[in-house]
Amino acid sequence: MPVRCTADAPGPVRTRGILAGRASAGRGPVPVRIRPEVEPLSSTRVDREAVRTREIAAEQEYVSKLYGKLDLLREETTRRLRETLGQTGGSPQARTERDISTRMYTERLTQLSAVEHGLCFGRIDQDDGETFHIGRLGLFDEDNDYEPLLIDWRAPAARPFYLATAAARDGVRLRRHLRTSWRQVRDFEDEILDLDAAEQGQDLGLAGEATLLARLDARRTGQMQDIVATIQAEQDRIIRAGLNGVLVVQGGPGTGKTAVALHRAAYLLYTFREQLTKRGVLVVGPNTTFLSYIGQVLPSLGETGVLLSTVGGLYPGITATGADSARTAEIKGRESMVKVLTAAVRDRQQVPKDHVEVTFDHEPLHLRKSDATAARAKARRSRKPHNLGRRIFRDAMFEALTTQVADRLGRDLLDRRDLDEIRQELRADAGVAAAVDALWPELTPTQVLDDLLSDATALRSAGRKHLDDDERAQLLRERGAAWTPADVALLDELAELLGEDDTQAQAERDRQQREELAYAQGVLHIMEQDEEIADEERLRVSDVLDAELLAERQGTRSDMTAAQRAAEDRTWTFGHVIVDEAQELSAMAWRVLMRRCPSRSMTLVGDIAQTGALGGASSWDEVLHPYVKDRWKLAELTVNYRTPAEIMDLAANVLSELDTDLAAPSSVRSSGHPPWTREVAERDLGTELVQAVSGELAEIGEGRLAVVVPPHLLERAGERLAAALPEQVVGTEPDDLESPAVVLAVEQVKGLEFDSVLVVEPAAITGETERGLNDLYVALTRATQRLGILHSAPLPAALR
Ligand SMILES: Nc1ncnc2c1ncn2[C@@H]1O[C@H](COP(=O)(O)OP(=O)(O)OP(=O)(O)O)[C@@H](O)[C@H]1O
Repeated sequence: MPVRCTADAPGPVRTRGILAGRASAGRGPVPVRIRPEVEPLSSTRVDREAVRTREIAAEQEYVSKLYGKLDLLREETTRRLRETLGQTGGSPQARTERDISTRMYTERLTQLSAVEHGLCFGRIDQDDGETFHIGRLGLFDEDNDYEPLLIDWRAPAARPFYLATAAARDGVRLRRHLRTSWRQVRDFEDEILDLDAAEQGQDLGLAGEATLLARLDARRTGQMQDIVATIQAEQDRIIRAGLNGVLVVQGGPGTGKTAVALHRAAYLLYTFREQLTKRGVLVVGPNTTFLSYIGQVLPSLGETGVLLSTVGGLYPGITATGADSARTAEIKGRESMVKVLTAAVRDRQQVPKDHVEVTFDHEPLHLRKSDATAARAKARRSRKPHNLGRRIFRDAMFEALTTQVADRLGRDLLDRRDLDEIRQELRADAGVAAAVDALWPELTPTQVLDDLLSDATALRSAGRKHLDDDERAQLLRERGAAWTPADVALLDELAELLGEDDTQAQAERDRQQREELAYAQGVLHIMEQDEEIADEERLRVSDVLDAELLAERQGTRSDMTAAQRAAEDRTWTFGHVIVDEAQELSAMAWRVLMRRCPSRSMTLVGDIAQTGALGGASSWDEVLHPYVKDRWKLAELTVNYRTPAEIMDLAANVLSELDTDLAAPSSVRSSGHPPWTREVAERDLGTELVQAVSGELAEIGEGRLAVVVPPHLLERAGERLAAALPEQVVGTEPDDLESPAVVLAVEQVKGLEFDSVLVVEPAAITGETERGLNDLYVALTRATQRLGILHSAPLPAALR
């Protein structure tokens, strides 16, 4: 008879057998999980308690040893870093070595600090008697032939911890989950995969889902936590999928897409460190609220070299503080905007009606229509971006003007040197240069876009083929208005269309790079010679560092990671790009991301059923075909770890109204709290809302509540609640996620979760845009425990 060894199995939570059910669903068998049972107090039970206490003590001893090792490593690394920083002067070679060491020790210290909490969380016992502990990083026993003390969760040896099942044990006899608090082992639970052993009376088997359920049922804090200790098999397969190509992860609400995406970033950086450290990894989220919600996950896994950004944050120097209406954002996000922008740029390449007169050398000179037309055609034929084509236009114009001056002076009397001189003088003449430049000016993206969006005539001209009157009216705004996220994709496109005439800067960069490379090769050569003399066996510098990498590090002595450098460089291309809530991106946003990832090494996670943006995706194929045709892989997540069954049943009605073919993910647990609905008179909505919020806050204690309202009620509801319940710290800004209650519009709750969610006026949410039902589906699926619906207007059919 198996015993229950968990002290704190979750109370009201009931598993729905989903985990076990997956075996029959054909997704691979799962281990037999031995359920907790209530037993009469007997001598057997007392014995088992004693066994349990002994096991905890043994684990504590081991875990303490690991922390001891961690402390030693920290001390050692700190000492080395201090020594390195204390050194000054020396040869260029010594300085290079110092820079490399400083960077290495700093990164190592960050990693060692990040793993303090939950250092070791699991163990696997193999058939051959070997036992491995699994944790947040790898630790080895140097005094014992580098025997592993702790296996990094990302290492191949840790895989069975996540994947082994009773039917496919992979040599694993038992899997143990450790529950720790700081450095203390509080409890453990075992899954016996070797059923023969279990039947023979091995009595340390536990309810396998308890650790997972305890995690899922915990109160939310406003910050996403890592799931490293409880990654499920279907998630593990995605996390460890290969680096190359486009992988789409489709999954309903709460299936762990965000969690998987972030753990995949950590896994890829661990496994392909050299490749990805150079180019960096970009994680794209839908808005800054979401980014701050997930911001702690990667640092807690010891990874700091990832750039987290929205698409709107990818243009250095621009902060998108403005907001567009859903319809304006949709228009700005259309692929056809490329043509509008191209036309806007072409509109800036002008020819005079007849001619422009300037004075040169006290004589009138004509910039003629025919010359300008020929120069423009030549520049356009080159297909160079506007600012690079400008050189061709200018050359052609100055050539025509030189001829004009030469004709006036008498061409036959002039030789080549005279012509060169005239050309130089023309170029140096400010008046002439200004007149030529006015026809084909040097432009910046912000200038072109601001001019275009604030000028009805410019919009009419550029948009004549692609925008109707109403659409142009939607785009028109004040000159100098704040940039919006949708504008950023337009600016990025314009940067491509305009190009940057950086010929001189590039030549200087190339020269520096050549010098650095030559120098780095020299340094490596000297280091190698020293090492050969010192120790034949030791790992050589050149084994871990090639001249190119060394040169790159040389060039960035300021200790910047690839992510930091990437944030400052619009043209940076990443080693891997991960996009969360990928269904929301517009065609223009995809163009930005594809430019940042020419290798197409990408992970895109999202849910087509949750698409709220009018310009968002309705199928993955439609998004990806233009870039990779059908060369992309699809992985699906099917289990909902967030939303309890009671709430998901309700949300499923909305989903089936959206698309009868879409299946809601199966909830892994139920909470025992059926969702409630309350109809109130419109005039009482405010008072009832205050009451409902107080009631819910009392229910969830330390947890978090979100009040999700239609955009037009956002301000009013926020003010009302903040005034009525000041002591509850009702946040009204997305950045207030950590306050007990926060009032948000649907767009802002995308990707987030709360213990309790109160949806106000769902009919107004569904009526807001064409994607209103998708929005309602998102709002309903944010709760981990409780859901309430408050309304004065009749409920949408799906909720009745
Ligand atoms: N294996 C796991 N162990 C513990 N918690 C998990 C696991 N998988 C998912 N979760 C938890 O489930 C919740 C939902 O996960 P996540 O936010 O990643 O889902 P999602 O698919 O991105 O949802 P949505 O599409 O609704 O934004 C989170 O609290 C996450 O930590």
